[in-house]
Amino acid sequence: MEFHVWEPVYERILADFGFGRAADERARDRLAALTEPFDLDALPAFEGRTVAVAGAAPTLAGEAETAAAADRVIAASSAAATLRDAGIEVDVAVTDLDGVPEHLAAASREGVPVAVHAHGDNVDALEEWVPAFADERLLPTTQAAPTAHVRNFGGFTDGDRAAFLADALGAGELRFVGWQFDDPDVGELKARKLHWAERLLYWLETRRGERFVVLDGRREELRLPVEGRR
Ligand SMILES: Nc1ncnc2c1ncn2[C@@H]1O[C@H](COP(=O)(O)OP(=O)(O)OP(=O)(O)O)[C@@H](O)[C@H]1O
Ligand SMILES: Nc1nc2c(c(=O)[nH]1)N=C(CO)CN2
Ligand SMILES: [Mg+2]
Repeated sequence: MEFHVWEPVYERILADFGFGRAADERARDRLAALTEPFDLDALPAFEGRTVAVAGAAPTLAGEAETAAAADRVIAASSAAATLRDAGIEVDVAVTDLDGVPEHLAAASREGVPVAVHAHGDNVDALEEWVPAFADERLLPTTQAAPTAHVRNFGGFTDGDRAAFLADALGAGELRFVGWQFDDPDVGELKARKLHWAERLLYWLETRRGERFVVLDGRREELRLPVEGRR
């Protein structure tokens, strides 16, 4: 996604959480310094493929079969471990390194490409964990303006960023597994992040002209300033 399209939404997110843009930019620049350019052609082909986008909700283990039936699987953070435990191969993982970084670092060394995201609150995790990943399988991302080899495909939480990445790679149908927007067991901050994930998926389905089943019954409440509209 071009940054000028993402930027108004990004500004809304920053304002909602009180996050600073300069801190995101510093994190992005640190990630650039810690990593090598990633060749997108090294990813498995997503063009036209049915892609399972796996979130880390507790419901994921029960939906693993749906993921297995997709052509490609893209997993948010700990969803990668859950799927691997269920015997399902993950094609790409997406993380901000807060959940199970050791698992994802090991997965990258074993061949799984991992999109590692820099933001103002994970610089320590970047410093600690980036060196444990295989250089050639680490795809660096930012939510701020892309610079150097750090990319911005759009999206905020690990799960919706996974969906935006699949979209950028030309995915056909997206199928969501392991998503539970009304999870009663998440804390207040996480619930607010999940609400943004939901709004961002609504925006993505609108842009794609697709209906995500996971949003059925929820669209009425989802409003987002899209491309400059408020
Ligand atoms: N009920 C749920 N609980 C947790 N994650 C969910 C749920 N439903 C969907 N998801 C998606 O799965 C992803 C799981 O990743 P993770 O738990 O690391 O969250 P995150 O986005 O990194 O947020 P944070 O790290 O701040 O908690 C979330 O980003 C979210 O997009
Ligand atoms: N600055 C900042 N950015 C984020 C954060 C966060 O906690 N702080 N959490 C995210 C979802 O994991 C994504 N982006
Ligand atoms: Mg995370």
